[in-house]
Amino acid sequence: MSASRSRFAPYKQLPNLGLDTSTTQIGAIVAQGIEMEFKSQKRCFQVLKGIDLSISEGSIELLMGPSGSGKTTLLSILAGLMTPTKGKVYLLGEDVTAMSRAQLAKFRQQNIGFIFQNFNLFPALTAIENVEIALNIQGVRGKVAQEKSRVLLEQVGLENQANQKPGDLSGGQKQRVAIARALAGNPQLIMADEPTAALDSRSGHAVIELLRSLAKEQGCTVLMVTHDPRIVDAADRITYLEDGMLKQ
Ligand SMILES: Nc1ncnc2c1ncn2[C@@H]1O[C@H](COP(=O)(O)OP(=O)(O)OP(=O)(O)O)[C@@H](O)[C@H]1O
Repeated sequence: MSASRSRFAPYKQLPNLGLDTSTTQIGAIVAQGIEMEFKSQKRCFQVLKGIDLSISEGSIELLMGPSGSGKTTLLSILAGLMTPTKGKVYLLGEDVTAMSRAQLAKFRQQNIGFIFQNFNLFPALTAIENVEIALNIQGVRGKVAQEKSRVLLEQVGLENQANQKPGDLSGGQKQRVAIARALAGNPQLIMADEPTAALDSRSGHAVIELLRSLAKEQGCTVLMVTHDPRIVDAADRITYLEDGMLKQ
């Protein structure tokens, strides 16, 4: 873990975790008693059935399990994109389940980088413009945004592809642009949903190595939903979800 990036909020906001804060590293991502129900007209479907989880700062954690076990739902809750029916989520020491929508949006923007299976790039924009737009949303504009985008593309090994559009890039390169964009806000947390699913073995490994170096060199905490057995070795820990519960 890189000490330089650590800027956890004071732990005073974590009153009931039952952990000894003097001796225990409290996670960058902590879930307490998470339950999630989806209601339709006729029935109520409980997708998550009491999840307790703590993920250490600077670690790379995989969330695996059968299709329909609730992985994406849990990731969405841990990323503050969805409110659980019950339970608490603490990110970087802050109770995000107690935040208003506006506070949550600001927190996500300042602290979380998202990466998706299908890259979610703007096809009409070049690689560098795709990164710049994320900086613009952060309030960084003009030459400063351009220069920062260039540095971010360099960081993911795409300095020579800056002016190419997504249609001219390979799957692995597109995912690297998406990672550069996710890094635009200098996030401490990276949440990824199946980031290697659309990639061949070589590109998949390269993307995972990149995420691993971000975790190890910059102290980012990376949480990744995946079915991909090829990336298991890169993880610090694998959490298995089955039928809405963690499998020990
Ligand atoms: N908004 C929703 N409304 C109703 N049911 C939902 C909703 N979102 C997810 N579900 C249901 O919750 C269950 C878990 O879905 P989820 O996408 O979290 O599983 P998953 O483990 O990520 O699956 P996969 O590996 O196939 O992506 C599924 O049965 C799904 O149909």
